[in-house]
Amino acid sequence: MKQIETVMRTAPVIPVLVIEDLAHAKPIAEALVAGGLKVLEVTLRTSVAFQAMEIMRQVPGAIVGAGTVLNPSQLGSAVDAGADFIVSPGLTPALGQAAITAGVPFLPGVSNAADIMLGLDFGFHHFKFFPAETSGGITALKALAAPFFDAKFCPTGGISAATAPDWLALDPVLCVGGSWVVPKGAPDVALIEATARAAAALAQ
Ligand SMILES: O=C(O)C(=O)C[C@H](O)[C@H](O)COP(=O)(O)O
Repeated sequence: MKQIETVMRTAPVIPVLVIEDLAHAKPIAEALVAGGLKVLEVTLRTSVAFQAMEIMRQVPGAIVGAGTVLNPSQLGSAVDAGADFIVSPGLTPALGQAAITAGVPFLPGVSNAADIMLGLDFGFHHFKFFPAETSGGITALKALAAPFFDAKFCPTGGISAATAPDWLALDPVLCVGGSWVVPKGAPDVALIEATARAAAALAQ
C-alpha cells in the first residue's frame, strides 16, 4: 500500500468522480489512465460507488481511492472495497482514529487552522484543502501554510483547468483535485483522455 504522499505525487491532478452508471466506470478509468492521470477519487455520492471502485481497480495502473468518506462506517466499507486511499471533505476525531486503525492512506479535508491542528494531533501532515476557492483561495492557503510549514495540500473545490497551474505553483501543494476532468453524463472517452493529458502535463 502506498503512502498518501506517494499517491499525491503520482499525478498533478486527482479527478473527482461521481459515477452514476456502473457501465461508465471502466471506460472512464481507462481514458484517465491513458491520459496520464492514474490516481482516481470515486466519491461515495452514488449507490454504485463501491462497485465502480472495484471495476476501476482492474484497470492496469489505476490507483483508486474513495472520496466523500464521512464516518468510520464508510471508511470501513471503502477499505473492504479495496480503496487504495481515503479522502474526506472534513476531519472528525472518529474518522481520524478510524483511518489510523485501518492503516489506510488518508487525505482529510481541512479549511482552517483548527482543522489542521486536529490532523497534526493524529500525525497527519497531508490534507485536502476544501472547499479551496470559497475558503479563501490561494491567499488563504498561503497564510495557513506559513505556521503549518510541514503540511502538504491537495486543494479541491472550485478549481479548473485554468486555475490549477496557479495552485500547483505553490510549494506545499503536491496536487489538486477537481471534477472538471470528467463531465457528468455518458463518457466521451476521447475528450476525457485529452483533458486528462492536459491535466497530467501540469506536473511541476
Ligand atoms: O465529494 C467530496 O468528497 C468532496 O469533498 C467534494 C469534491 O471534492 C468537490 O466537490 C470537487 O469540487 P469541484 O471540482 O469544484 O466539483
